[in-house]
Amino acid sequence: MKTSPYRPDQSNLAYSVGVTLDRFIKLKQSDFPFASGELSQLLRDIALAAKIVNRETNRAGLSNIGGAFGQTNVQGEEQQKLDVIANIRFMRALSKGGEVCAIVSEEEDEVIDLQNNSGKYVVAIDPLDGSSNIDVNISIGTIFSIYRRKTPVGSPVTTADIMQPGNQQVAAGYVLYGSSTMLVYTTGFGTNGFTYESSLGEFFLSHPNMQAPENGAMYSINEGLEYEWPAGVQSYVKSCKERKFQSRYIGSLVADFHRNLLKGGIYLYPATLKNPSGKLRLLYEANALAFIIEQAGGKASDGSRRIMDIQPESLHQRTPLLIGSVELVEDAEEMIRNAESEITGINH
Ligand SMILES: O=P(O)(O)OC[C@H]1O[C@](O)(COP(=O)(O)O)[C@@H](O)[C@@H]1O
Ligand SMILES: [Mg+2]
Ligand SMILES: [Mg+2]
Repeated sequence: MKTSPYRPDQSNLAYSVGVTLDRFIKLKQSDFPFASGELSQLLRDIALAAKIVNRETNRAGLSNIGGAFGQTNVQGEEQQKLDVIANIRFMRALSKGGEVCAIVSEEEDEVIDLQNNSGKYVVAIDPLDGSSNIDVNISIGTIFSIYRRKTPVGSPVTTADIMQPGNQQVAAGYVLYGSSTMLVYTTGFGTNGFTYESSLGEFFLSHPNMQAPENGAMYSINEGLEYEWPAGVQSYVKSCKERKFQSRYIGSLVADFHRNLLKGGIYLYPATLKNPSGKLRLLYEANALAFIIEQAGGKASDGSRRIMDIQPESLHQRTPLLIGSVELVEDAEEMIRNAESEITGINH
């Protein structure tokens, strides 16, 4: 019996391009034998909030959306109006859904305890990534990490629920608000990308089972801080130039990460004099992207340690970040190690 060209291969239906996010989430639920649908619903809630924030970012040029909000956040950074709008939108979606018991947000000083003891999940979120690019119409994003709480459902939320290392994530993702809007996420069974079709209000699978090229010839780093970098990073970037690598830096972590995920490359934000522990935040920037890149065959470290094995100690703690193609990250780690042993005279 001839199979109809219109009936995609049932065994791999989830991965056929054009599947909606909703359908993909449903089909992939079978990856979790004891799934009860709460994580699926949480992913849908995040996708809904992303659609609303997407609409707001498209209007960022209009006066009432663009520009500074006139307050600073706990990191001492001036908040942009869109930082605050995105934070409110995601907070609402996460608290309304009912699956979440606590939220950690870049824009909130403390943990938001939703007093929802039936909530199984903890979410750490960077509602708007790349804030310095909002008003100049360059790609920006949202980054999120999802953990299952450690304490029993029904009991009050504790530090143990919040301060979990990245290797405890059950899901992580980002939204890229760029020339097209994409949602890329993992639940530990590979990394998949969905493109938003705004006229239909749907995310469609466009990048099934994403694989980061093992190698590449592209590096992303803020060269303006060159004189503040550790010696190992200076020698690594010098070697990239000697090997005629392309330098690409957008200044929005999500956008730089996404390009390197697709094309092969490495993004580095090392320790600097201004930020001796690096600039990027472990809980709601580095951990999520580390989970995604590892599920796509890439690597993420702080120069020596696997990002996802770092035990968090504070909510907004920062970390140096090297992330991207596995061979490039290992290359950089080796040069950093060698430079350090030259300085200390101790061989690692
Ligand atoms: O301007 P710099 O020092 O290069 O830093 C740029 C980095 O800072 C960030 O903007 C920090 O993220 P937020 O915009 O969410 O605060 C990253 O997106 C970006 O990669
Ligand atoms: Mg950010
Ligand atoms: Mg941000």
